Amino acid sequence: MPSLASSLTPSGASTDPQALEREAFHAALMAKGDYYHIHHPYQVDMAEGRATPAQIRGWVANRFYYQVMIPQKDAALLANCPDASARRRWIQRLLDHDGFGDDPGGIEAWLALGEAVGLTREELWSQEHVLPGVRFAVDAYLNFVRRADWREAAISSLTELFAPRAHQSRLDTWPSHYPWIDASGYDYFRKRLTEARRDVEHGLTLALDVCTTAASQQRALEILQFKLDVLWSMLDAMTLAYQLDRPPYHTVTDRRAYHRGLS
Ligand SMILES: O=C(O)c1cc(C(=O)O)c2c(n1)C(=O)C(=O)c1cc(C(=O)O)[nH]c1-2
Repeated sequence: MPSLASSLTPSGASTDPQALEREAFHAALMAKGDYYHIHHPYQVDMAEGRATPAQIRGWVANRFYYQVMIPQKDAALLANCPDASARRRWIQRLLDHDGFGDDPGGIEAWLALGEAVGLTREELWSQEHVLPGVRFAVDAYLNFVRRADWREAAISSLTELFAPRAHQSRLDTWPSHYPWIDASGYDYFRKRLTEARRDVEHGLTLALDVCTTAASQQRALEILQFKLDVLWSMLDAMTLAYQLDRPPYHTVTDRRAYHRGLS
């Protein structure tokens, strides 16, 4: 499969009769929502009130690894992006997560969510709960973005097309299912509702503008599937550990023997 860069026409205008029209390509991207992690049984159980406190805590602690890697991923994209106007827009994502001025940022909001579900900040920062499968999936995302053409990297963020639904569902269902969670923890999900919508507008326009050949459109759909696989695989690892009681090495030890990341 050729890379996106090699299948782009210089002007972005297509002369490829096999290419989908802009609306049809948009629809093909949206159809990938069928594979979004909101449909994973672990998320379904959380949304329908069947998750135990340990399962919620496991999810929050493991997702923290994704949260802290997102700004590094966006910094990698910026480092590979020669287009100043695109960088000006993209840099907002870093500020959203790391904070800027009076806004303490998304990582801080996720730490508050951690405390609201009964985890300590130290526990989250230590990454002691981060399962190897989650770490490998998130690292695969970061490593893809480090090496990819920046437009391909931007396309890999397009799972965010479907994220507002996930955040809204948590805001709608968690307070009644899990009254033990402190309501102050929900700010992250509220914050992302607007940020994600703004981000995907940019990412989606870019994808529709640059993918005007059949090859580049196919490549974009594969990149989006790769990212869906990242999210789904994270939940598979959590399912084994927290639902099926089979964390890594469970046959040989009760300890968390797995590595905490090699620096
Ligand atoms: O909770 C979720 O379901 C969810 C999913 C995703 C996603 O689809 O990758 C992101 C987020 N949340 C999120 O909060 C976030 O900041 C974010 C950034 C990105 C990205 O790929 O750049 N995805 C996501």
